[in-house]
Amino acid sequence: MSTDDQELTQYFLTKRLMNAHQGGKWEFPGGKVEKDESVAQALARELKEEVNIDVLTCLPLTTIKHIYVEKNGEDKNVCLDVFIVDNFIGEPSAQEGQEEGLVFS
Ligand SMILES: Nc1nc2c([nH]c(=O)n2[C@H]2C[C@H](O)[C@@H](COP(=O)(O)OP(=O)(O)OP(=O)(O)O)O2)c(=O)[nH]1
Repeated sequence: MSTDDQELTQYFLTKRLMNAHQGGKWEFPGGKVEKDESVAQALARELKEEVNIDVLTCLPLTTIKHIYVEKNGEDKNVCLDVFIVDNFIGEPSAQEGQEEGLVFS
């Protein structure tokens, strides 16, 4: 999620909870697409749940496929659909006890 502030763009990140997959790492807020849900619906639902904003518009940025090798030796395949949320209602704030931070570029 990003907001343009004069010349700077701010990116809102949260730290994954320690008990989650890849716990303790910084992430862009989001989560898994549920059954019978589009990617855009999942994005809006997760951003409401995790950082309490209402998505108005978003733009697809890229798709990343990655394989994590787990401690038990198994592979975990993830496919990340990355969106820029350029228009939203509310002030993002972490709702699930995650640490939060802004990155400027
Ligand atoms: N949200 C998010 N997930 C990421 C990023 N990078 C990355 O590798 N992932 C991985 C970690 C997880 O394996 C997966 C997202 O799943 P999640 O555990 O957040 O999904 P969820 O909130 O729906 O969780 P649950 O239903 O399993 O509790 O994508 C990122 O920047 N943001």
